[in-house]
Amino acid sequence: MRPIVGITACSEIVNGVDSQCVGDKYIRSIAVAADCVPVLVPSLGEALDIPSLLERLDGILATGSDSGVHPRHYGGNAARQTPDGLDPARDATTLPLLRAAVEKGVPVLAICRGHQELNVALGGTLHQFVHELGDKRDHREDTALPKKERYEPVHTVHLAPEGFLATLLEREDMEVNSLHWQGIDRLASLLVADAWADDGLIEATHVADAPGFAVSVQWHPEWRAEENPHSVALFEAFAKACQQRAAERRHCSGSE
Ligand SMILES: N[C@@H](CCC(=O)NCCCC(=O)O)C(=O)O
Repeated sequence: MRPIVGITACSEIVNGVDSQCVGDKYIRSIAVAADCVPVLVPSLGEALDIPSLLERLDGILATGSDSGVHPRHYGGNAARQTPDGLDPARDATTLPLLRAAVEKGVPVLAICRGHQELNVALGGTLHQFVHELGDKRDHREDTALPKKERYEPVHTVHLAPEGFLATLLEREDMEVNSLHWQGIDRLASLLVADAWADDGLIEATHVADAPGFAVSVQWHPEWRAEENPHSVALFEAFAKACQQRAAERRHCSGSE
């Protein structure tokens, strides 16, 4: 029995209709690279029964998005964030969802916006416009390139020696893609940094002493995941944690 993984959706208007949207690459990374069953977690905010949902899921994938976490969740400047760059319904869903998943030991893999959400959900803050800081590189996608070329690697990240990623990947650094305006400023106290860009921006974290797998990356391992050995290793580690939870759930329910 394959584990069931919830994938966070964005609330968007599609052809004039309120919709829940998930990028295909996230869905396929769970179905193919992780060999799990993907299901959508809608951005319903308080209308979503998170405890009931987590009882039935073996993992959570917190996806990237063109929208950003609303600055009010981390003391940022709400006046500067354009409304089309926000998704309050997603914030109202993923922030409590990630807190509950970490607390219950439900495996979490958080990507890009998800990386930022995990930090904010656990009490950290974000830089809203990393490229304006002066001491950081521009981490935004190159809009002069065709969309598919924007997911190619563009900079190096250095892995924390003997950290989760360095141990998993058996290397000290790696090349990653970069498609983000925001970035981690103050790291949540429960998180440990696992990777940094050359400019010092935190590019990966994990929850220290978490009861389960709880990992975030600022880059996009879901992009053509099965073609990248680092991405395969990350999704396989996530899948192993989901398989363990699935076995525990079956045992607790008496179905094995
Ligand atoms: N909007 C935030 C998060 C960036 C992000 O998730 N980018 C990926 C969007 C498209 C995709 O899902 O591949 C920021 O700009 O920091």
